[in-house]
Amino acid sequence: MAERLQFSEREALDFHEVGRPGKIEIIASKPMATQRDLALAYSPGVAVPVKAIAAAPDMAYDYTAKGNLVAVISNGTAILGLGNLGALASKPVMEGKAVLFKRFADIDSIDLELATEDVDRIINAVELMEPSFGGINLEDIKAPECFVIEQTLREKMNIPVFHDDQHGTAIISAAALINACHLTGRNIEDIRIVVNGAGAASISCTELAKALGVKPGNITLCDSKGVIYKGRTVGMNQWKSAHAVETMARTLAEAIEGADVFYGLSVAGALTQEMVKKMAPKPIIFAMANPDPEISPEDALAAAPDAIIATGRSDYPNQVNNVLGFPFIFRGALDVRATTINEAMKMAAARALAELARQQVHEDVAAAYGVNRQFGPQYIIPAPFDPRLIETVPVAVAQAAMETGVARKPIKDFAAYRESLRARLNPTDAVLACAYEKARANPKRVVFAEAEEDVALRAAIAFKEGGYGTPVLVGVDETHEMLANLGVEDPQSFELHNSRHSKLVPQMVDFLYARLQRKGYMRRDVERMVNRDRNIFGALLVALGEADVMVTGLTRPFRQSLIEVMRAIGPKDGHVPFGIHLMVGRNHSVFLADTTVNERPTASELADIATQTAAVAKRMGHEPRVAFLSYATFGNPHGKWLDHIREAVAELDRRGVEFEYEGEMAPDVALNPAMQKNYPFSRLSGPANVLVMPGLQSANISAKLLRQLGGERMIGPMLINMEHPVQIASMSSSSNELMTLAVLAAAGIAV
Ligand SMILES: NC(=O)C1=CN([C@@H]2O[C@H](COP(=O)(O)OP(=O)(O)OC[C@H]3O[C@@H](n4cnc5c(N)ncnc54)[C@H](OP(=O)(O)O)[C@@H]3O)[C@@H](O)[C@H]2O)C=CC1
Ligand SMILES: CC(=O)C(=O)O
Ligand SMILES: [Mg+2]
Repeated sequence: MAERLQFSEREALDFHEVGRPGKIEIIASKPMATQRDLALAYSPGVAVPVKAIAAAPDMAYDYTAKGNLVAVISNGTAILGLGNLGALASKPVMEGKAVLFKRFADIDSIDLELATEDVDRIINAVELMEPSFGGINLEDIKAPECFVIEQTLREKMNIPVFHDDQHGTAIISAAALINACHLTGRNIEDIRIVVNGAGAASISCTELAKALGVKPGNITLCDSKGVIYKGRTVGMNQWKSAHAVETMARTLAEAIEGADVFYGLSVAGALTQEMVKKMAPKPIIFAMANPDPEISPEDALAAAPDAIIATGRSDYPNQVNNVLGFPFIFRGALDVRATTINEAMKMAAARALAELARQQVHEDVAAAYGVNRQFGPQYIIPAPFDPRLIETVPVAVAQAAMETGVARKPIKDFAAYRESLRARLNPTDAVLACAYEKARANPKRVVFAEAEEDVALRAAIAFKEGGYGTPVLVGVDETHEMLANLGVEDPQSFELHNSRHSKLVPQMVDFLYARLQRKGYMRRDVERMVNRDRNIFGALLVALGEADVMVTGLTRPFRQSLIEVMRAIGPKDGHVPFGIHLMVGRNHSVFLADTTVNERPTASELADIATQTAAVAKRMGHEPRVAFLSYATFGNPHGKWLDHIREAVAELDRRGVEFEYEGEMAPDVALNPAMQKNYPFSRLSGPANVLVMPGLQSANISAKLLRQLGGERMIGPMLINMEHPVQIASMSSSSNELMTLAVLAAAGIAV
């Protein structure tokens, strides 16, 4: 099991506070720059869609954001497993749900916290919002009130109303149950389940399990008062009564005896190891309480090593969490303008999820996204970052909506729909997320060469706490004290190297002298370098196998750091080192190279840069389309600077590479499909995503201009083709940027 993801409370607060407080903002999707824009967007232009919608209400889906807008609504009465902490305190969770809608399914969403526990007032408030939204996601409203609220709203409203804690959880747990039964050779009809909790999530999970085929008499529910048995009168309601069973068991400890499955939808720590030991062989344990499960996987597996265990958390295998459902279920429902999310749609989502986990992961997808887990006890359910979710679950949901007659706008061409779903997400984000997972699964030793810099120390702390690997600090005697000042409780646990005291110095000097003695350096020059230069010292740690990766760059200009590093670590055999800046846009990414190293690359170097950048793009989930950029397009205007570019294209022709490439061309031709139509002979099948620049001047200027002006996210520069992974960040990097480079190198993506 990978090391657990850890962070301090301070980090969690900083995450929410730094920059713009909170996690969401609203941005305009239309230009708002000129008087004319304003006249169209607002008065008088806005009157035109107003009248159109008044005449034909469905036009609201065409002229407003309604069709892609979901309200996340809570009153904070059951915030995760934290209980009733009120509407205001629920806002971080609801903002979180809103950003998950965006992140995973490109659905715009806004959180609305209602400060009341009065069922009728909530119903009235939500009902009145129907014009604004394409769907309503109710969240963390406690049972039994949530049942009345959701049922009434479903009857009153003509858009999908979905209580996530009920149905989202039910769908995901059903998918996981199907697969866990499959793996343990159980028939769903025969299993016995104990559900701890009898609230929103539990009742709905129980109902869906029964719909899957579990016999009603084989499911026992427990709540805070114990087993829900026929005839019980204390703490009951009609939803609990509907699932009451004939049994002599009165406590969870009694009910769990011999059970095949445990569903925990209650509170942290409710399931003990003794109880696990009493379950059937190969028990299935879904401890779904958040943020802390009913039992930790470590404890559960210690009690029953053959158990299949899932939790609601992302830092253990098998995350059974409704995040896997609500974004994709709403995506499908919105896309067919469904009036509701019905049982068939929920079942379709559950089956699609279960099936996806059983599918062989394609080699390319596995390499790009790190989803190389094979169906088995540690992988019974897809991970939320699996890029196939967006093209699988919404399709199943939309199809079910159409088959059951609740789709107001049926999909005509499912192949085109799948394609449009794929295009909603930028694969880079999924790859980045998976790079972090990969790094955690195979933790590396990473040198942070500037460990007297706050930014480097913060990056190293986050790297360690995230479980991405072991930071190896090159610093000064005060470094441990600086870590303590940054809130680290056990600074001595950080490995610190200081050349003044390091036993490795003689070995380093020998190694470096052997490299440099015929390059004009005497032994005493080398001794000085090792003793005084943290980049050389850090690079030597990697060169001598004391660490796997190095990051630096905060304190010296790129070129200087590169020269220092390259004294100890050379380029990969037969290759030139070079730099890539990655621009991550909303739905696309563009790789720019060489932005840092080679001033006037030769034709063969350009060909190499193109090939290696295409490989990085592929590792990051993109089918590379390489454009060799110039001021000219296919010989127009002609000029003497074009020859080496043309020769690079010819070189790739000779090499017979397997990616698309073309050139020379201007950036507008490379990126704009309309311009590309003027060159029907071009071998690019669409806009380029790898831009190979003709020289360092244009490359570096473009990258830095884009970084300063672009508004897009920039990653890099990434240093490629070094003998050992080294990353030289830009001097203005944040700790997060430095850590991203460390992770990309550690995960074998930026190498
Ligand atoms: N992994 C996931 O995707 C999801 C997980 N959950 C988790 O499920 C839990 C419940 O959420 P939700 O259903 O929305 O909340 P509710 O408030 O609707 O229900 C909570 C239920 O837990 C029961 N309970 C409380 N303490 C205990 C205990 N010690 N032993 C047994 N039962 C107990 C309550 O009993 P009583 O009725 O007697 O008060 C109640 O039935 C939370 O931890 C939440 O994080 C929820 C949704 C999704
Ligand atoms: C995941 C979730 O919705 C909950 O724990 O309440
Ligand atoms: Mg919830």
